[in-house]
Amino acid sequence: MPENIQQKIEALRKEIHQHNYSYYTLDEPTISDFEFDMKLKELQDLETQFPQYFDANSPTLRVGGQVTKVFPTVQHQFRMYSLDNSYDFNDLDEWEKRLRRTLDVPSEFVAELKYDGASISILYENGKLKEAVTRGDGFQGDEITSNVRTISAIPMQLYGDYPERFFMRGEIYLTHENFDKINARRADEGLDPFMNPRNTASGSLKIQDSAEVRKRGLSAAMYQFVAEKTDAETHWELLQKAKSWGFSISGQAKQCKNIEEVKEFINHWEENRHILPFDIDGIVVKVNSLAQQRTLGYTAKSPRWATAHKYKAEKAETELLAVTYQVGRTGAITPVANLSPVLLAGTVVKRASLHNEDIIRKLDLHQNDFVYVEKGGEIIPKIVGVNLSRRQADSAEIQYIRNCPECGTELVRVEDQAIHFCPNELHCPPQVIGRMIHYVSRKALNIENLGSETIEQLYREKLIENPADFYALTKEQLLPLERMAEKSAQNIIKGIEDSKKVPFEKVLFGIGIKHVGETVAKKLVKNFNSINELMNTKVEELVQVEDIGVKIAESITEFFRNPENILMIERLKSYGVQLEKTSGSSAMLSNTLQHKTFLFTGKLSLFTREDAEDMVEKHGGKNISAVSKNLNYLVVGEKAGSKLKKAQQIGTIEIIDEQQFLDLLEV
Ligand SMILES: NC(=O)c1ccc[n+]([C@@H]2O[C@H](COP(=O)([O-])OP(=O)(O)OC[C@H]3O[C@@H](n4cnc5c(N)ncnc54)[C@H](O)[C@@H]3O)[C@@H](O)[C@H]2O)c1
Ligand SMILES: [Zn+2]
Repeated sequence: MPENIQQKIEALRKEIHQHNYSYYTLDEPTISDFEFDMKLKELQDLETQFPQYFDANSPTLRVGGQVTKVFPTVQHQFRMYSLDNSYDFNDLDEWEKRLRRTLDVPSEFVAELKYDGASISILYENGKLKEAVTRGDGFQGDEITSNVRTISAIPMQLYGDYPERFFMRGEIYLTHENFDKINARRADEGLDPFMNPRNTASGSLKIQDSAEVRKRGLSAAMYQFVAEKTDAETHWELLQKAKSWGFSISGQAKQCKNIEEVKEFINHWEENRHILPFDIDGIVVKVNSLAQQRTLGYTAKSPRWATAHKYKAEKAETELLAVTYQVGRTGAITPVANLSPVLLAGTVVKRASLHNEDIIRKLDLHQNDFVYVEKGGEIIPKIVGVNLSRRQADSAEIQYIRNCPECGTELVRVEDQAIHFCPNELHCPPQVIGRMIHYVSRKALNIENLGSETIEQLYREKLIENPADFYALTKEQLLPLERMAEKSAQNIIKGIEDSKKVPFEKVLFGIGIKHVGETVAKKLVKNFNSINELMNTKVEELVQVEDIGVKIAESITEFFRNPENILMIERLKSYGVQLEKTSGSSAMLSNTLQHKTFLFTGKLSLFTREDAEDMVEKHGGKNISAVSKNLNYLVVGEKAGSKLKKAQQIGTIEIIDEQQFLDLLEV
C-alpha cells in the first residue's frame, strides 16, 4: 500500500533527524552507530524503490550536523561532505566496479584509519593558522578557532614550501589515556563520567572557554588538503607534503595498488585496532589519483572517490553470574552484570552495565543466562541479547532490588525516569561521601589537596560525616591515614582554613541543595543577603526570583525543613564559613544593563577588572568569559590584543572604552 510506504518513509526520516540531533548537537546518541546505519540504509532502499516520495531534506541527502548558536557561523568555501559507508566487502567490491565503469585506468588507493572524533577544516594563509571551522551541515559550520589553537598537534605556523592559501582537514579526537584522565577528574568533582571519547571530543570543541578546552588534551590527525589548485598528482603526495609542512598525519595510512591490498589493510586493523591508543570505527578508502577524483566527483552527500568500511562492534557470549547494584554519589542505582570473564575487543570483560530496570525487563534476563556482550563506542560493554537455547528450564527471572544495597532504605523511582534512587541522602554512605566531595570541589569551597580517596578514608574512620566536620579536623587525626605525609596533612588543614574566606555564593552551591547549581546559587545570593534570609523564605516568594522555578524553590524549602541540615549550617557559621554576603557584594543597584553581556580586556586604568565585573552584575548585566556572537560589549583598556581583533571580526559587538562603560551606567 503506497500510503503505508509513504508513512513509513516519513517516520524513518523523522526518527533519523532526531538521532542526528542527539548525536551531533547534544553529543549523546541513544542508539549504536550500527543501528543508526541500518535505519539510514533502510530509508535509502525505500527511497530508491519509491522515487515518488523524494524530499530534498531527507537525511539520506544531507550531512547530519548543524551549526550552533554559540559560535559565529562561517560558510565553507569548499563543501564538507560525509562518507558513504558499509560493513561488508561485497559493498566494497561493488564500489570498485563502479569506479572501473567510469575510469579508463584502474585506480590505486590510499587506505587510512577512520578516526572516531569530529571533523575540522582549518584555513592557513601565508603559513599561519587563520580560522578553524567545524563541518556543521556541510555548507556552513561553527568558527571555533580559539578552541582549536589549544590543540598542540595542530600547527600555528608552518614551515617548508607551503602554498599561500589552503584548507587542511582532519579529525579531532581524544586518546584513551586523556579520556580516562578527564573521567578521573570528573569523579573527583562528583560528576558523572562521560560516555565515550568520540562524543567527549566533539563536546569539548563546543566549550566556550578555551582554557577549559585546553585541559581536555585533544589530539588531531589531518587527512585532506583542499585548495583552488595544486600541482600534486596524488592524494598520497599531498599527505607527504602536509607532513613536511608540520601537520600530524596518520602514521598508519598506506598506499594500495588494488582493492585486494585494501582488504588486507582492513583485515589487519580489524584484528589489531585494540593496540591503537585511540578509537577508530573503520577504514577510509580513497582513490589516489587527483585527476581520477575529479572525474568521479560527488553525490548529494559524499564523494564517489572515497568510501568507508566500518567495523562492527565485537560480540562475545558468556555466562551471567550475578546482578549487583551500585549506588552513585547522587543516590542513583546502577545495576551491573557480573560475567564469567571473556575476551572482547582485546580486553577481558567481567562486568557489563545494565543501566536500569526497564533494560533488564526488556532483555528478559534470567539467572545464569548465557548473554551476548558487545563493545561499541562505549568503554563499558553492554548486554545486547540472551542465548535462549542455553537457558535452564528452572532458572528464575532477575528481580530488581527494592531496597538500597548500602543502607537498606526503600528505593524510589522518579516519575518519567527509568532510574531508581535511594532517598536517604543524609545517611546513605556513597551519598554522604559524594556530598563531601562536592563540598570541597573546585567550583564550590575549592579545598585543595583533599581528594576523594582521603575523604572516603576519613569517612570510614568516622572522622567526618558532613561538611561541617572538616572544620573540626586536626593534623594529628590526618597523619595516621594511609599515604599521608606531614606536609600533605598540613596543606589540607591550611586548605580547610582558607575555605572560610570563600564567598557565600560558592558555599551555597557547596552545601549541595538539590537543583541548586552554580548559576542558581549566584541568582539566590543576588536576592538574599544571608542564609538566614533564604531559610525564612517561602516557595511563593522564591519563585518570584528570576530563573527560580517551583522545582528549585521546593527543593530549597525542603532542605531547610530538615533539622540535620540546620544543625550543619549553624556549625558552619560557628567555624566562620561565609554564610552571608560580605559588605563588598551588596545588593543590586539598577537594571540598566539587563540582558547585556560584557567582557573586559587589556589594561584598565579607571577601575580594576574585579570592580568592573561587580558593577556589571550590580546593574543587572552579565559577564562572559570569551568573545563570541553572544557578547554585546567589549570594554577595552590599553594594549588590547586578540580579543579585540576577534570582536572586530565578528562585527556585531560594540567596542567601547572605560569612560563609555561608565556612561552606560548613567552614574
Ligand atoms: N548513533 C547515532 O545516533 C548516530 C547518529 C548520527 C550519526 N551517527 C554515526 O555517524 C556516522 C555518520 O556520520 P558522518 O556523516 O560524519 O560520516 P562518517 O563518520 O561515517 O564519515 C565521514 C567522516 O569521517 C571522518 N574521518 C575520520 N577519519 C577520516 C579519514 N582518514 N579520511 C576522511 N574522513 C575521515 C571525517 O570526520 C568525516 O567527516 C554514521 O555512520 C553513524 O555511524 C550515529
Ligand atoms: Zn542508600
